Amino acid sequence: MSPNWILKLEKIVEDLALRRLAMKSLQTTLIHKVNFGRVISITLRQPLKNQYHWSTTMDMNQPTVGGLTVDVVKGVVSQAFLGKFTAVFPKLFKCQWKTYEGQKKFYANFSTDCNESNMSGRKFCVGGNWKMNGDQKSIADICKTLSSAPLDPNTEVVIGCPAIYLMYARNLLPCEVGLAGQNAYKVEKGAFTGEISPAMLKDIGADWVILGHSERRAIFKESDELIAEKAQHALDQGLKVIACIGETLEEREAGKTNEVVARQMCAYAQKIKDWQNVVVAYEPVWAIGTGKTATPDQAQEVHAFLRQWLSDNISKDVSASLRIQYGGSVTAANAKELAKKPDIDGFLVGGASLKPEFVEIINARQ
Ligand SMILES: O=C[C@H](O)COP(=O)(O)O
Repeated sequence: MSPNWILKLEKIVEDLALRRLAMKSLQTTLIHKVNFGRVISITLRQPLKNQYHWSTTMDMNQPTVGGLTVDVVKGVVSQAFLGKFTAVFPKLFKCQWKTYEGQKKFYANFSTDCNESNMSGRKFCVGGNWKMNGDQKSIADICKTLSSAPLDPNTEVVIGCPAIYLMYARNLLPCEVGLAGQNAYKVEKGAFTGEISPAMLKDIGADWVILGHSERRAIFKESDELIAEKAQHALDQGLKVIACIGETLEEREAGKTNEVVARQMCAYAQKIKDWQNVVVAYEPVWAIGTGKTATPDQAQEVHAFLRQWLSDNISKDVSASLRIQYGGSVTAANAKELAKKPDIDGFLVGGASLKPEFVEIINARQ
């Protein structure tokens, strides 16, 4: 039998589900059971307007929710319906489940430090780049998986969706998951048939854009300079940028890996004035879609080089705070080992982001 307070919360969630029928702008309630506890996630969403989300892991043995009583939760939920929802529950706490052998007991430690698992202070960031894949049905399936799975609150998740499905995906993804365009041009509007602009991405609810992907460089012949111009314009327009770099197999075999990534970084650095909203994705081209992942040591070596390059050429602060993702055949099977490396701050995932295993990749630091 569930404790009384859980029943109360279930009632709130049930109410939300009922009201949702009447108030179509508010979406989504869900409850999941996880291994040893219970994650309750309540999402109140007004698509494309203000989005509010609250979720936490709850200790079955405690009458509070991460230090917040059921009444507080209730209060916030009811305020939301009055249109007075001003409090966004911050991800202030993190729950660590520990098992003590023989006692069969689990303890929840709540912390105000979101990045406890990452001594660098850089929040782990996992991007799913769907590339030119998906249709309404398969996108709905992936979004359902992401909505119903317990995602590590200490990991920032961004989905790079084909442009035509961006709005569709925005309305189906959990609102704490960011949304990225896979490309955007370097000006706001004009006679550029077939292009989309950062302003358009922002307008439909995307907050990120992936730029400089090796497929855009190789197939669409985008130069370092054009990519950097696009990056600065996207930043000027208020988007966050995943700035891709990486060497080809030929370049690696010629011992030119560092030279190539430094050249690509230099081009970005000539345009980008503020790196705060930039994540760099190091993606060795030979590892993309090939099943040949860089070993954790190979990846770490380049990430450490990039960190040093940032320190020497931008600033120590940017070097310490900028997140560098690894991309190239990341799967649930190799993500945990890669994630242990000190300069790997996340992943940019292609193929595996279309599969349920993406959840395990997101949770690789757990
Ligand atoms: O943007 C993602 C990368 O191109 C990696 O793709 P992949 O995981 O299919 O190798």
